[in-house]
Amino acid sequence: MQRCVQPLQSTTRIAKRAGDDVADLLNLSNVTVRFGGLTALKDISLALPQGSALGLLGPNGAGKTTLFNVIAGAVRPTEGRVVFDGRDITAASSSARSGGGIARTFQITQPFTSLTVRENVMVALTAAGMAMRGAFSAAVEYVGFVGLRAKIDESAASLSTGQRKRLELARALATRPKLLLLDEVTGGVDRPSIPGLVETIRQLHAERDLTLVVVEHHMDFLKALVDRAMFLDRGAHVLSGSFAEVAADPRVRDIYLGDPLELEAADA
Ligand SMILES: Nc1ncnc2c1ncn2[C@@H]1O[C@H](COP(=O)(O)OP(=O)(O)OP(=O)(O)O)[C@@H](O)[C@H]1O
Repeated sequence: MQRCVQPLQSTTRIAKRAGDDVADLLNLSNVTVRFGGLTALKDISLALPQGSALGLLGPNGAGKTTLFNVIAGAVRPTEGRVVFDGRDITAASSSARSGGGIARTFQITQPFTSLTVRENVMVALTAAGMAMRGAFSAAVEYVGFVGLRAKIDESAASLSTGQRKRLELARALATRPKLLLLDEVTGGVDRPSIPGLVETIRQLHAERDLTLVVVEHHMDFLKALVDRAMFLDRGAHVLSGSFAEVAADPRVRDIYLGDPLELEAADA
């Protein structure tokens, strides 16, 4: 495990735990994304071992969502390669990646509001190949795991923002992912509900050996979820290392300044 903050342009290796020798689940090699004249990602390399948890940090426009899109298949890199679970998936579609074990949640949730909570999860289960009858009962496990058991037969339209985030998590889990990309999972969630949501994700990571990549504005919640972090700015890899090392860097502190509680938490 590399202990020091890594220099620009190196491959970021995200160790699971010190001394672990774990195969990489995801490898990005020299990924560049251009949208016309704008370079959203510049020569990003990343190696993510099975079971690790990485936080992506950076100011608005840094390229965090674009990196998620590259991993999930919504954006094709202009240059570079993406390898997942030993296979080159650079040209694979989003649905092929979903079937192969990559799931994501979105900053803005997208449930089927005309369906119930159970039916929303059933859609994900059947898309992953389960028969309708099996999906009806299997949905209970996923809905229960995210704490929505009492709402299982209610319309998704009736859910609060926090409950919708939980439903989205259940739908992502129903695809049985190896890698879960979480985009601002606490965004729009009422503050008292956040610790429970974070604890649910933490358990998933610990108990199911789920590999996580997390974009999260709140440093204290991010700290609870990830062990390593990577800081991007204007599409470039600026630094990466342990969460504590990255959070302590003045460039990161400048960006996330404004909530003293968050910085205290990062310091702790
Ligand atoms: N489809 C697109 N077409 C053109 N430009 C895009 C597209 N998607 C992203 N960009 C641009 O790429 C850059 C990186 O955007 P991205 O959304 O990845 O940043 P981000 O770090 O996720 O920002 P935020 O924290 O505001 O969500 C920005 O300048 C953005 O305007």
